[in-house]
Amino acid sequence: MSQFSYQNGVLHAEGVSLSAIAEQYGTPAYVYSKAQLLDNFASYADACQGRDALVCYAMKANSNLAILDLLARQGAGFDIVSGGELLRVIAAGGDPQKVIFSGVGKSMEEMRLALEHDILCFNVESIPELHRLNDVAGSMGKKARVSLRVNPNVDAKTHPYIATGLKANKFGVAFTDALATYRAAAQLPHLNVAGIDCHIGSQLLDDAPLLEALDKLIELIDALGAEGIHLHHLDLGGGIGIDYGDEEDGAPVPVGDYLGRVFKRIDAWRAASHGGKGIKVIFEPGRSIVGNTGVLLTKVEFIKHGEEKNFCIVDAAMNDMARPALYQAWMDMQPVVQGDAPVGTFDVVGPICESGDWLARDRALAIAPGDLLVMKTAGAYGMTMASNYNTRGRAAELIVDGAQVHLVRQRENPADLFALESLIK
Ligand SMILES: Cc1ncc(COP(=O)(O)O)c(C=O)c1O
Ligand SMILES: N[C@@H](CCCC[NH3+])C(=O)O
Repeated sequence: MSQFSYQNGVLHAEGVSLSAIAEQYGTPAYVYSKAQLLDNFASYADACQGRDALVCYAMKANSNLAILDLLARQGAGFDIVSGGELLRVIAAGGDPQKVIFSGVGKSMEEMRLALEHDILCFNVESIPELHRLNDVAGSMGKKARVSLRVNPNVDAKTHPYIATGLKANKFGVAFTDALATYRAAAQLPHLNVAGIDCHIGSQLLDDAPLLEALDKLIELIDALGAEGIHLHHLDLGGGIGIDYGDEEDGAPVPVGDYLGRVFKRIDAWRAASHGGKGIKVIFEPGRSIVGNTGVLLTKVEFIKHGEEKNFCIVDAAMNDMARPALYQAWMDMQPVVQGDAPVGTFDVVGPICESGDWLARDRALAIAPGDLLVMKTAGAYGMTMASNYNTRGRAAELIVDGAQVHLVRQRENPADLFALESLIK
């Protein structure tokens, strides 16, 4: 059940009306529901009950410290992609020993930082990266735990910009090179070969490609075992999609069903061949943990009737939410106060000087200047991809918990945006 619902005609986050939030904190603002976040995490945690499994939340989806803290308290680990994200985990009280480090371009400084904090594992994506990590670990007198991100060449059937498991993508080690790369890694003195991972793409509605990737990883784990290379974990990445309300997309697979099928396959593998004995299973979900946890609250500034189109100009823009501009993503827009019949069909656009600055197109809406709108299902890849384009301060972030509202990130002030700049003397 969604924690965002109309009560007496006004959209609420849990027990608080979004009109009241806009009045007190202004717009644009990201508003998250704590109960929704905990529910989403529980759907993973419950399916992992009694299993040797770890859910490493992919914090690139939403890295607000308060969100990380809430998840850490539920036992989450974290999938990070930069040294900055590791510092966020630490600042939020997360456990670095439950952190896995993904990404194709880790710097030496980032490797050092992660080794100092003794993270669980580096998801290595290339041979040069293996050598760099071996050197850095050696210079610190340490051994780095590594997992190879294998590119299983599986079609995730998602938007080309968010598919990551095909031969043409920059990610991972080619499936056909994986064994040789493992052999090379096993020879490096400052590495400890610990796992295998893949991440084939994001916003997958069907889990069939993920299960196909799992089969390919199992095949590799068996081949490695036959050579005496035994792994500690198998990491299937993230990727489970969510319902954005776009009817053309259809419904995503429920998390519990997907995890159930993963564990069933792993059990069958163990029963048949004793393969993967004692192997831990790791997931790296991002969107499915935070996507439906948040909305972007915005105010209508003007209605403009153009020659071909009507525009609803709002105070949020592509700098606040880049998904439509970047992926032509369909995001649901709803009025905060339920109105009568729509007054027209509008493109919802922001104040930025780009034709690509749109949030929604061709929507039938009942709106007038001064009204509030929300972009629904905006909790993932919203604030984390926000920018300061046009010297716009990023939106405030709030978490609603029952009847309470917590401001978890203040609205940026324009002076903050140029505070690090200086004039030439
Ligand atoms: C390596 C890695 N793991 C996990 C994720 C999280 O993916 P999602 O938000 O689709 O669950 C991503 C982003 O797609 C990723 O690049
Ligand atoms: N940022 C993307 C997904 C990419 C995930 C990162 N690997 C989105 O908004 O859908």
